[in-house]
Amino acid sequence: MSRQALVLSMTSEPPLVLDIDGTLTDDAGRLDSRTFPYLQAWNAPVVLATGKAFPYPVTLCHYLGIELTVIAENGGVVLADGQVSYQGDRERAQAAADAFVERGGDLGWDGFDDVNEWRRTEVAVDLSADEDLLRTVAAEFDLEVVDTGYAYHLKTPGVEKGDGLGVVASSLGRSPSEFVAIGDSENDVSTFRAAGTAYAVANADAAARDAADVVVDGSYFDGTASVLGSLGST
Ligand SMILES: O=C(O)COP(=O)(O)O
Ligand SMILES: [Mg+2]
Repeated sequence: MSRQALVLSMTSEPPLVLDIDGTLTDDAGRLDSRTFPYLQAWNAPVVLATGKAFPYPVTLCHYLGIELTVIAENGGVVLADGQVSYQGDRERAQAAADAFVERGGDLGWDGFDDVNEWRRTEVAVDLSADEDLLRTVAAEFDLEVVDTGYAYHLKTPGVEKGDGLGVVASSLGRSPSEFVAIGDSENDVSTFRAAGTAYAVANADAAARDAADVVVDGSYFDGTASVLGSLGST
C-alpha cells in the first residue's frame, strides 16, 4: 500500500447503517439533536434503516441534508440512487390486523394513525396490544410479529433490513461488509449480520446484543456518539 493510500485508509470514515428509534433518539423517543452535527460531518454514505414508515427516514434525510438512502418498514421499502423498491404484503398484513381487531384486539393508536397511514408493506401495532392474540392471528396469515421495543410489526417473513442493506450497498458500489451498523433491537439483527461491524447500544434488547460484535456502554445516542467518535476522522 502506498503511503497516501495508507494514510487514507487510516483516516477515512466507514459507511454507516443506522437504526433510528433507540439509536438516534433519547430515552423519551426524541431525536437527539447531536444527530445533526455528527451525520452532517460524516465523510461516507449514511443509510437510515428503520421500522418506521417510509416518509419518516426520508424526511430526516431531507432535514439532515444527506443523500436519500433509506431502508424503511424493516426492509419493506428501500430507496437508493433515486430508485424505490417494495417488499412485503401490506394487504395480507391489513387482513390480519382486521382479524385481530374482530377478535377483540386493539391496534392501540388513538385518533389519527400516523404510524400506519403511509405504511406500504406491513402494519404496526402498539405495544399495549394483546401480544398472544396478535401472534396467533399472524401465524394464521403466515405473517410474523417483530417486537422492536417501540411497536409490534405484522410483517411478511423474510423481509429484513439486512437485505435492504444489500440493495443499498450495491447501488453505492459498496459491499455490505464495508458498513458499520448501530442499532438496538431484534429488527437490527439482519443488519448486524450483513454489516462488517455491528454495535449495539446499551439499551439494546437481547437479540441485538447477541448479534452485535460490540455492546457499547452508552445508551441511546450517547452510545451511538461513542461509536461515531471512535470511528470518525474528523
Ligand atoms: O418503528 C419501530 O418500531 C422502530 O423503529 P427503528 O427500527 O428505527 O428502531
Ligand atoms: Mg431501533
